[in-house]
Amino acid sequence: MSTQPTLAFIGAGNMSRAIIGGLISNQYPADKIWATGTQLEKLDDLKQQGMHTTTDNNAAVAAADIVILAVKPQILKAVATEMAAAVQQHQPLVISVAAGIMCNSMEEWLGGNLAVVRCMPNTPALVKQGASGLYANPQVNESQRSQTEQIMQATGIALWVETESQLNAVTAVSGSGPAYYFLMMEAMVAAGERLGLSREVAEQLTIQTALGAADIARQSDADPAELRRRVTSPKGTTEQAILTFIDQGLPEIIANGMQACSDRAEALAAELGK
Ligand SMILES: NC(=O)C1=CN([C@@H]2O[C@H](COP(=O)(O)OP(=O)(O)OC[C@H]3O[C@@H](n4cnc5c(N)ncnc54)[C@H](O)[C@@H]3O)[C@@H](O)[C@H]2O)C=CC1
Ligand SMILES: O=C(O)[C@@H]1CCC=N1
Repeated sequence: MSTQPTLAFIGAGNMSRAIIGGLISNQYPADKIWATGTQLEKLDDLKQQGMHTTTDNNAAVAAADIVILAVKPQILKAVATEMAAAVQQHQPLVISVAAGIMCNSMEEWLGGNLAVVRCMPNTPALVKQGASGLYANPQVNESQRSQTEQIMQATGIALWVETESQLNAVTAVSGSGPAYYFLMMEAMVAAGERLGLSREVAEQLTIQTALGAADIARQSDADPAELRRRVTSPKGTTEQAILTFIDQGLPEIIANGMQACSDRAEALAAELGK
C-alpha cells in the first residue's frame, strides 16, 4: 500500500477484527490502527500487537484520517451522535460497515455535509479472502475512493456498486454469504456422519471440498452450472443428489433466504435510520 492513513475502528468486534486481521497480515502498520470498544481489557490482544486501543471514540476520531464505523446498527445512531463534534472538527473520511443504515442517516447523525462510504464487507477478510461492496456519497472524492479501495482490497476483493440500494443485494450475496456456506458445511458434516464417517473425517472432507470447489470456480472460465455438469455423470451418483436437491426446492430455498436477508437490510434502514 503506497499511502497508509491512520484508521480508527469504532467498535472492535467480529467484523472490525476480521478487517484488522487482514490488514495486519498484509503488513499494514499496527501503530496506524486505533480500535475502540466498551471495555479496554477486551482490546488487550490488539494493544499487544501494537495498535492503539481506547474506550474513548472521540480520541480515536481525533487521531484518524479514516474512521470505520463497525458497531451494531441498533446503536449506531447513539454512537455517531456522540462523535459528531469530533468528526466535524477533524473531517475524516467515514466508512460504515453497518448493514442497512444509509449514508444520509449517518451524515445527519455526524453533523452533516460529510464524505461517507458505505462498505459491506464479510468476515473472510480475516484470511484476505474477503468480498466487499462499496458505495460512496457525492462528497467522497477520487483520492478517498482510492484510499477506501486500498484498505478493503488488502482484505480481499472490493467492488463499487452504482446505487446505494444495491448494497442490500451485496449483503444478501456476500455480507451474510459466509454463514450460508457454514450452514451447508454443518449439514454436510452431519449427513456424512449419518452415512458412517467419523465427525473428524466428515469435517475435513467437507471443508477441503468447499475450498476446492471455490478455487476451481475462481480459476475456471466455465460458469458454476457447467462446472456442476462436469461432476455429474449421466446415471451416476451426483445426478441422484442434484435431482433430489432440485426436486426438494433447494434453489428456491436459497433465493427465498437471500430475499429475506435483503428485506431485513431495508427494514433496518427504515427502523433505525431516522
Ligand atoms: N459480522 C459480520 O459478518 C458482518 C458485520 N457487519 C456489520 O458490522 C457491524 C458490527 O458487527 P459485528 O462485528 O458482527 O458485531 P460485534 O458485536 O462483534 O462488534 C461490535 C463491537 O462494538 C463494540 N461497541 C459497543 N458499543 C460501543 C461503543 N459505544 N463504542 C465503541 N464500541 C462499541 C462492542 O463491544 C463490540 O465489540 C454491524 O453493523 C454489522 O451490520 C457487516 C458485514 C459482515
Ligand atoms: O447479520 C448481520 O446483520 C451482519 C451483516 C452482514 C453479516 N452480518
